[in-house]
Amino acid sequence: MKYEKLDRAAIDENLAELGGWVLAADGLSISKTFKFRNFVEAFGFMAESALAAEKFNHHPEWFNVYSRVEVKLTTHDVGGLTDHDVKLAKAMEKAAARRID
Ligand SMILES: C[C@H](O)[C@H](O)[C@H]1CNC2=NC(N)=NC(=O)C2=N1
Repeated sequence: MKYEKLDRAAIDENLAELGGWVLAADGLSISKTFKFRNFVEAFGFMAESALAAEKFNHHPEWFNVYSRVEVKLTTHDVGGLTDHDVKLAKAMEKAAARRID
């Protein structure tokens, strides 16, 4: 699998399209906190995201308590952001159709 680092313009473009994702101060990762109605919906989101992640061979760093899931995406292999992060972020947006915020 080939990873190509996104430049700053490409990152900004993708963030604008995605909505709600924040670029880290070091520019190496993007994050978003998803909120759901309850744990079952949060876990449903995680289950669907996990399947997408496995399919893309690209895995999130995430933290869950009850109805909240904090997600951080980066491509460790290149030390920065790539199309893979954007692809997984898009899949997560689809999986999060039931979020509250
Ligand atoms: C060898 C393996 O394909 C790599 O380590 C993959 C696996 N999943 C990954 N997931 C994420 N988020 N970033 C990576 O750089 C990454 N690399």
